[in-house]
Amino acid sequence: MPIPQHLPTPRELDDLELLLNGALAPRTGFDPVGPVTLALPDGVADAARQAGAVELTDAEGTPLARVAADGTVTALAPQDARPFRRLYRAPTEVRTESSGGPAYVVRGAPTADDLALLDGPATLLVLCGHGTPVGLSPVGLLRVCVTAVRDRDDISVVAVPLADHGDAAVDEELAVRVAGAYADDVRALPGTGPLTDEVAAAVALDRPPRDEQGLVVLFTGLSGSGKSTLARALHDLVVEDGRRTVTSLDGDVVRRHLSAGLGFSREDRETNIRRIGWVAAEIARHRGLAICSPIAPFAQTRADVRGYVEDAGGAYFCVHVATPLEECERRDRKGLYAKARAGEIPDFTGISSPYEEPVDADVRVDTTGRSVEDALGDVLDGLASAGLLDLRPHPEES
Ligand SMILES: Nc1ncnc2c1ncn2[C@@H]1O[C@H](COP(=O)(O)OS(=O)(=O)O)[C@@H](OP(=O)(O)O)[C@H]1O
Ligand SMILES: Nc1ncnc2c1ncn2[C@@H]1O[C@H](COP(=O)(O)OP(=O)(O)O)[C@@H](O)[C@H]1O
Repeated sequence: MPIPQHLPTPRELDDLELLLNGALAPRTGFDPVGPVTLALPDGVADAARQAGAVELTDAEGTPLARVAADGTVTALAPQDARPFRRLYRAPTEVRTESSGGPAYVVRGAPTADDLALLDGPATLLVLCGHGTPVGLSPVGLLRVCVTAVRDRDDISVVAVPLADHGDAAVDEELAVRVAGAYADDVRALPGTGPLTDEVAAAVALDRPPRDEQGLVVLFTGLSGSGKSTLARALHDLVVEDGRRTVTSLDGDVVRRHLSAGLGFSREDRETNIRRIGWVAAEIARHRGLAICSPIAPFAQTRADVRGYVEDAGGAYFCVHVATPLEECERRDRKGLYAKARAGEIPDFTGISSPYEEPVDADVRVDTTGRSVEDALGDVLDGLASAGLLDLRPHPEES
């Protein structure tokens, strides 16, 4: 029975690294119940039970570790391709090489007061796991810390990939345990006062102003609700405005190219939306603007898209085009509802396949009885008040 392979989540990959480098000692493996857990999809879990182990890989498929049935991990290869790799050192290494002095736990940009406190040899234990840094990306926090102590030979920066496990108390307890593996004298920085100019510039590099951030606008709603019409109108306004580049990822169009061959089963729809989300997130990474207009009927898949975009440093803006089914069916532009009612199209959203209404939409717009300009106005107002994009007409133009 071959050992199955699995790509863990970013949080699990961070936990794996800490398990392997000894920072979570005496833990040597994943726990069956929180916080350091490993969730395997059903198929992989079955195969792992039969084979007695599972191999965890990185995104490129390189096996990183083998996990035995009891959760114990054995290293196969280091996670070595990443920015600031040199800063990711094991606790034993840090203890051996330490030039003395306390270790300070860092979760956010060090202030001028923090830096003034470092008056002798010291180590910055930078908690840069997935979701942990405050107001910065993991790599952004490392860049900020390296910048902050650039002229200080007596300060060493250590990257500690402790991820956010979604419970502040649990994460605090883990942070204490993990920091204690690296040093005996662990302290907190006060975090008070302003940033130095140099640190502020490094923060700005990682966190551009909202209106310069990458942006993904996702229009979601039933077929015929008005997603494509509104998305197209928004697209055209962005092009007319000229300040930003824009890519349109329309549901029908994506299905002819990126998702050609996929159907409308739950699984295929999830694949379709994740592909759209992945491409949109890459666009956002480069501070571009992506306008997506698939039905995107499932809450979890939309949440995944939000995650991809935010991990790429972009802003996610969800527009629920909440035109009721009756109105969509009355419009029936493509004659699909009639066919779905006649049983000629299976799994049709709203008829024979579910649509999970978003509870996290930034704008909800029912287009019934409204002009496109009017409905689009709601979207423009929402984008502008979120500070993301102001395309509202100037008073003299309206
Ligand atoms: N079974 C079924 N259910 C829903 N829609 C169907 C189906 N079969 C074909 N179509 C046409 O495909 C368009 C929806 O594709 P999407 O990629 O947006 O759907 S999904 O997000 O993957 O659920 C949708 O386009 P829009 O009307 O623009 O939404 C339909 O024209
Ligand atoms: N206020 C409105 N906003 C968007 N579409 C509208 C509006 N009023 C009427 N419509 C019509 O509804 C239909 C929506 O179709 P479409 O944009 O292709 O929807 P979807 O992409 O959600 O399937 C179009 O024929 C459009 O002209």
